Amino acid sequence: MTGETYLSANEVGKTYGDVTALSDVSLDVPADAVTGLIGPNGSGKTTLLRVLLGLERPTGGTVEYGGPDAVRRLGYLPQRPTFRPGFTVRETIGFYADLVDDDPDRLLERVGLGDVADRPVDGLSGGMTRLLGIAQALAGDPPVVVLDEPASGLDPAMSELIFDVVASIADEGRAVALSSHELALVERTADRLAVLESGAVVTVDTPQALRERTGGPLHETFTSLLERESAVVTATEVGDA
Ligand SMILES: Nc1ncnc2c1ncn2[C@@H]1O[C@H](COP(=O)(O)OP(=O)(O)OP(=O)(O)O)[C@@H](O)[C@H]1O
Repeated sequence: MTGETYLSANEVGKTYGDVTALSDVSLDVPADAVTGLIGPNGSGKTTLLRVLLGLERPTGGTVEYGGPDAVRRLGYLPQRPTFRPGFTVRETIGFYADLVDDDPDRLLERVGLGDVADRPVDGLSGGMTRLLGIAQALAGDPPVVVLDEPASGLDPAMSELIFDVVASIADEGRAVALSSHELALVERTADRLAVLESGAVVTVDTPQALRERTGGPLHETFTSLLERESAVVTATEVGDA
């Protein structure tokens, strides 16, 4: 980690009508590191990532880019990447590569999809679609890459592969921010973890420091957070019935 901050949220708030999605959130996203956002469903992870990307305007506070000049500053893998059917993998990535004068084959090789370049995108597995989404996020070599739940819905081996690719993206010097419920993989991959609850950042620290503070594997601590959240949902559903 070089410690240089490429992107920062400063006292950011975001409301949707009377729903407070984010409240007074400050977070740095440093270069050469993976910053992981974890927290229960609805705690504000996606909203924070979208505010950091400039896709959502915060209702308070600011977001600052402090990275190097680049054709494309920010790359983004959305939670459910979708590609227009009827095109091959190479044609699809070619579309995005052309926008920023990049080489489609370099992008496909980077994520290990070189061998399926001629397949139709609608025939890809969920994991391959995610890898294609990462290739798209890397087009133009952005200094910051943001990934929203990059491994959700994937089998354990594919999840591990995706997280290995994510780690290698940061090792190339980029600032990477991601959200995930794959706690064991996040714990292994992230250099820093921000824990969100009810739209606020509860704590930011290295996985090791959090482990020392909580006295056990992170996933046990955070699973109890997640379990509490699903208990609330279940109680609401029962109450509504
Ligand atoms: N466009 C929107 N309109 C209204 N409320 C929204 C909108 N987007 C998000 N919210 C609300 O903001 C809160 C935070 O949502 P967000 O999707 O950021 O959480 P999350 O931590 O990413 O959840 P998950 O883990 O389920 O993906 C939730 O209460 C959600 O219902």
